[in-house]
Amino acid sequence: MNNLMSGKNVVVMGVANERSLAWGITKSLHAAGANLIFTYRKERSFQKLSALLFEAEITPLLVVSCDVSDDASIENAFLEIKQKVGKIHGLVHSVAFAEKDELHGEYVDTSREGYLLAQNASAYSLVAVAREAKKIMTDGGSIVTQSYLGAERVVKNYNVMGVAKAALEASVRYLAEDLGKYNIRVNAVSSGPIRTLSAKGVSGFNDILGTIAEKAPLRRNVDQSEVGDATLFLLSSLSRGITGEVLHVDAGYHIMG
Ligand SMILES: CCCCCCc1ccc(Oc2ccc(Oc3cccc(O)n3)cc2)c(O)c1
Repeated sequence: MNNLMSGKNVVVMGVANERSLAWGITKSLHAAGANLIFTYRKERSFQKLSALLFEAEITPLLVVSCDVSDDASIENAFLEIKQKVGKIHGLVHSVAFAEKDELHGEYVDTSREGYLLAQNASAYSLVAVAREAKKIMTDGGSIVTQSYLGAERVVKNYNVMGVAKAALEASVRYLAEDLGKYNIRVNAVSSGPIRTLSAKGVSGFNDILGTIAEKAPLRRNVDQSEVGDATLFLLSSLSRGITGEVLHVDAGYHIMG
């Protein structure tokens, strides 16, 4: 598998620290021989990413700033990628945001501002990024985003992010339809709960890990490496017949009532 992604340029958005899903994905892609481009929003994330890459002896093709809530920022980032790398074959969208105070209590109390912010950062961002990525995916390619079961079913406290992820998963299907004619595939990985910096923003996160370990068919939780390998699969030619799909990497938990 160490040459599955040889010669492939892949953009990874959303490495915040060593616990990030995007960092697990990075390690899987690197092991498969991919050339990596990273985007980051916060300076802190850039510092963490730089340290992680040095420690893992991964030399990136490029590291660029990109705020996925800002169209100009996305356009500038992909212009720089086009100028310095040329074409890309894969894109990992692993970014989302909602106000912490909208991630507990009752969904009925969600503010209009909080709802739009979650949609903007977590769902529309894929549409804007896919539009720019398409322009430099001239050999075709694969786009993978990250979702969670709360998009499909009510998960207490996930609230406004659940509705944003529902929009994200529907966007995966509509983007798959639009981009298929350019041989660009669009899919999502829906992972079980994993302890990341973002997970700290969702009330009740700690309680749910225990439930998964008890009830999931595999009787355990999943980790970043399993999300990394499933995302690598969806980015690689091994999934060339798959698009518009949501692949659950959750120890089977989603099949349980
Ligand atoms: C009770 C639900 C437990 C399972 C939640 C699994 C999960 C964990 C993290 C997820 O990603 C985010 C990303 C941003 C986000 O918004 C945040 C995160 C930290 C602080 C803050 O102000 N907002 C919340 C969750 C996500 O979409 C899903």
